[in-house]
Amino acid sequence: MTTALIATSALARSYAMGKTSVAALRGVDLTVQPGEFVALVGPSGSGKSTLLHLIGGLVRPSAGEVWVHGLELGRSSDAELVAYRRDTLGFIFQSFNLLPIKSAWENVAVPLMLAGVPLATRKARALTLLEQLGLAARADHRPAELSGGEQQRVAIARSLANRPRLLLADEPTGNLDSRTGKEIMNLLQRLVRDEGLTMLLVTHDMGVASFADRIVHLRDGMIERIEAVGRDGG
Ligand SMILES: Nc1ncnc2c1ncn2[C@@H]1O[C@H](COP(=O)(O)OP(=O)(O)OP(=O)(O)O)[C@@H](O)[C@H]1O
Repeated sequence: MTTALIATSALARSYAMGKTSVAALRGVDLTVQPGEFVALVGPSGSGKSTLLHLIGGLVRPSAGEVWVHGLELGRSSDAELVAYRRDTLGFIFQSFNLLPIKSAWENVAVPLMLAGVPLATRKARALTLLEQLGLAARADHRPAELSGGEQQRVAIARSLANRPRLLLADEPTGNLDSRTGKEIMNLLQRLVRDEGLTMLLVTHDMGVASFADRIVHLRDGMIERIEAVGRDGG
């Protein structure tokens, strides 16, 4: 048996709302193996983003445990969580979140800058990643000079800069037309397969979810069912 990369146990999270509290997640047991591509789907408010944020070390559990890469995030210090996010994770967002005044390669190099990598090394790594994603000719362009699909590819290159084990994606195709969204999903699927990455992706779109190996259906803060898609799916 391989060691799971992610293992949650009775994982719960509530939010205080005045005098009451909202249970966003109500006891989730989920295991993800290295190299898996897992999609989280479910109705609005079912807890998808909360689960992604718990696994991303951005939100702390109210109860239960969340283990990623040997670290129990609920018991980790703030400094350990900062190091965990920097060294283990890559984040991809719906709105790309690129810095508008920086060029494509500078955006890709941001995580390396935060990790203290020298300029020449981070520029070389950024250019290699942009080339892998078919954007070599766009390295000096600013985000506003790029199409939506190109901007998301720059954001994907940025998410890969620190050689993460786990990619966390929140509606990565939500701002793209369906054809460009499909191209981005093909790219992410290829990255997981070829680079041995693990990916957890939140979406409300079953077409997007079908690129995953497994689809976790959430409802009312709990797992309703888990669907195996298989490697030929999508
Ligand atoms: N910071 C917060 N403060 C208060 N309530 C919150 C907070 N974040 C989430 N919630 C509540 O927790 C529940 C789950 O929210 P979550 O964002 O995880 O759902 P989701 O499935 O990602 O929804 P969507 O598809 O609409 O993004 C919802 O009822 C939401 O209103």
